[in-house]
Amino acid sequence: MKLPHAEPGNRIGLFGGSFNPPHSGHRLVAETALKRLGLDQVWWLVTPGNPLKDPSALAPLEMRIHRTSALADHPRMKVTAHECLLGTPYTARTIEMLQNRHPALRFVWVMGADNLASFHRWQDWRSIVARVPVAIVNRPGSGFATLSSPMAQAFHADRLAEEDAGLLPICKPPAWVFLHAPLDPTSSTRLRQQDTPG
Ligand SMILES: Nc1ncnc2c1ncn2[C@@H]1O[C@H](COP(=O)(O)OP(=O)(O)OP(=O)(O)O)[C@@H](O)[C@H]1O
Ligand SMILES: O=C(O)c1ccc[n+]([C@@H]2O[C@H](COP(=O)([O-])O)[C@@H](O)[C@H]2O)c1
Repeated sequence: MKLPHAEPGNRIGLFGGSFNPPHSGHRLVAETALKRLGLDQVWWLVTPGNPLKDPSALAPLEMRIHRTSALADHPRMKVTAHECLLGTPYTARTIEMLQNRHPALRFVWVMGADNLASFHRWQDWRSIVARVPVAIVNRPGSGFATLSSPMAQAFHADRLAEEDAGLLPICKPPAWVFLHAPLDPTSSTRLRQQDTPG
């Protein structure tokens, strides 16, 4: 593990999501990353549309940003429309552009464990792991199986022990960690179903 010098104040977690709608599980992931990785900030990236999801049930971006801002009301969390402004729904492109714009910042990609299972279907997924450290937070129903996923297997040697999570933001990629936090069963799908009359 190569550990370059870390500037204080420059460790940023990037937490992308549909947030359709946002819920307590999202807040738990953001708080877990903030604390356990020793981040200075978490930027929530409200996607214009997950490229792998059916867009028909997606609420307008403005509404999702508004609701997410209420949930993420915290001095070290920022809710952004960066991907819409940058003109891409692809995480690899977003990270590349943010790194070009903010060369002094150290970004970490943050996601829930269900996304680890399908990560190898994302555009240029290996380049994401090559560019930024990745933190994965557990989720009910996404346990040990995700650790046999193509991403976990391909980068098996680059996984940090959970007790070293605080070092992740200053690790040279590839590097990733799997964080165990209290499990929250909430999902946007279930909340949308509860909202649907009949
Ligand atoms: N309950 C949860 N526990 C841990 N991680 C979660 C939880 N809910 C969502 N996440 C993570 O938060 C990010 C954004 O998730 P997303 O907005 O897709 O919510 P979702 O509940 O999975 O939505 P949907 O049910 O519509 O697929 C993803 O990285 C996802 O893995
Ligand atoms: O880049 C991709 O190909 C890609 C494919 C699937 C999901 N993502 C991103 O993963 C994040 C989580 O998406 P979601 O819908 O599970 O909340 C969000 O930022 C998406 O844009 C990105």
